[in-house]
Amino acid sequence: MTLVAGVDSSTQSCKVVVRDTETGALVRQGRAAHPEGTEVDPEAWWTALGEAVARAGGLDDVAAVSVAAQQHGMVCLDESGNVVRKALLWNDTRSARAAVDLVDELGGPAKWAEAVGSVPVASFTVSKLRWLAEHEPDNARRTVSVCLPHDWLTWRLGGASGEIATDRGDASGTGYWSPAAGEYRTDLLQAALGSVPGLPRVLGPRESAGELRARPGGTDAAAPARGPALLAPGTGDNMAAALGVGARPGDVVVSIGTSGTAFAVAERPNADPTGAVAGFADATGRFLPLVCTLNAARVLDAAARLLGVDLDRLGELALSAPAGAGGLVCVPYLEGERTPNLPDATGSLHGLTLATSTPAHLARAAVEGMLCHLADAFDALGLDPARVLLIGGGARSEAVRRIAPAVFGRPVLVPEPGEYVADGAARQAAWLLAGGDEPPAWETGRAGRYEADAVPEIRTRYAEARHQG
Ligand SMILES: Nc1ncnc2c1ncn2[C@@H]1O[C@H](COP(=O)(O)OP(=O)(O)O)[C@@H](O)[C@H]1O
Ligand SMILES: O=C(CO)[C@@H](O)[C@H](O)COP(=O)(O)O
Repeated sequence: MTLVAGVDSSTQSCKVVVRDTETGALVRQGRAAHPEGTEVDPEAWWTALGEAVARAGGLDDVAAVSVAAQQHGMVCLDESGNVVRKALLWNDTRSARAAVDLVDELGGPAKWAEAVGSVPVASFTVSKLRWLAEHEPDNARRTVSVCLPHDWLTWRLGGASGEIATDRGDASGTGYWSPAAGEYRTDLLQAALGSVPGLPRVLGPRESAGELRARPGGTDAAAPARGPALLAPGTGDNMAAALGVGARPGDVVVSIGTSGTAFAVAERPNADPTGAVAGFADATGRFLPLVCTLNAARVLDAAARLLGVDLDRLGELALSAPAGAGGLVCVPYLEGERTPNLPDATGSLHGLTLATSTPAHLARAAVEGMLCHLADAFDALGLDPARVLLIGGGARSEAVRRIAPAVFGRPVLVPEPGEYVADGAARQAAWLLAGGDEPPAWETGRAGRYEADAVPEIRTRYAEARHQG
């Protein structure tokens, strides 16, 4: 049996799956937590990867490894290859002003959409680099190369020597690589940072990033008898999720992780001048229009904490309250927001009365508010998909699964709980070994279908509350 490993180095944790190349069957897996916060020393990702790999039984018997990771994070390296400062993550909003300035300087959002398929907000790497130039000029001067979390981890796995590589999917989240042209826009990088540092080479969907030379968190890998494992190009976590869940044109995937995302596989690049839809590339040579929110599964974590219950109990409470929570509405902008672009927003509760001041109503309002927010993201894509697939940690909640179709006004499919980002990375690694025009056809497991009568008042009341601020 030939094995491959897929990694998901996401915001809250690192997950590793080891799968059989032929069938895709799960052989073993492991995970480890990441530190809290919106700026993180990349070394912490390396340590967590080491722990997750150890829990997944190591990498000595795998033939290829692929790393998928949270998108956009700014990793700046000095001339010795050391990180210049902690990485600023996708959900760090300090670069919001820098994004506004960049948009103005180029002549407005439509110019950015035309140039790179997306309009920068605080999340994009290009905005973070402008922030760095303005607020930490010494660090900006010491920066000789810039890369993303998955690029950096793959480079470390390759022994931290030689060139850094990325892929189309992750490059498309920088704000200085054009998915339509397949080229860096170094003019935009120059305008943001005041210089053009070294950039990762952009690999094709099944082009190798080198060989596994280092064991994360520990000593150099002992070369197995048959030679070192290959490193796949890796990609951003949403692109890997699309691969892992087997998304095809005609599907919309809604992911409820730290971020909320709604995305679709497309044959052509897109350029939304409103900035709501980011025009990303995917991991197969296609495109991945995507809407991202800053607030998703952690809205449930926050509600559970407020109520002093665990997530299972939160779900039970939510299901025990009436649809619409008796008029109690939660607008869940707990970390500011990205779509809509309100980086300084805070969350709010509307419609509190004596009758709605119960744990059940509050739990229901949190679930419904999070789902309304995701339904707005789904609508922004402007698609009428044949299938809506719900994935991510939040989709493990029975309450979320059962309330989602009432809010979305259509049935949703929930694939078996799993690590779809890490699975997608593993599938990319298997593709690297197998060759061919398309990734290997792995069974993706059965999906549960959830249906409910639409309750349009939930979204009507949410829209009213959202506009009240
Ligand atoms: N049974 C559950 N019910 C509700 N939420 C859950 C459950 N299990 C996990 N989660 C949520 O999943 C989130 C993590 O999702 P995940 O997709 O792993 O995030 P990320 O990949 O961004 O790190 C946590 O914030 C947690 O609230
Ligand atoms: O910024 C985006 C997409 O543009 C986020 O989706 C990040 O890629 C983080 O993902 P998770 O850790 O929530 O999976």
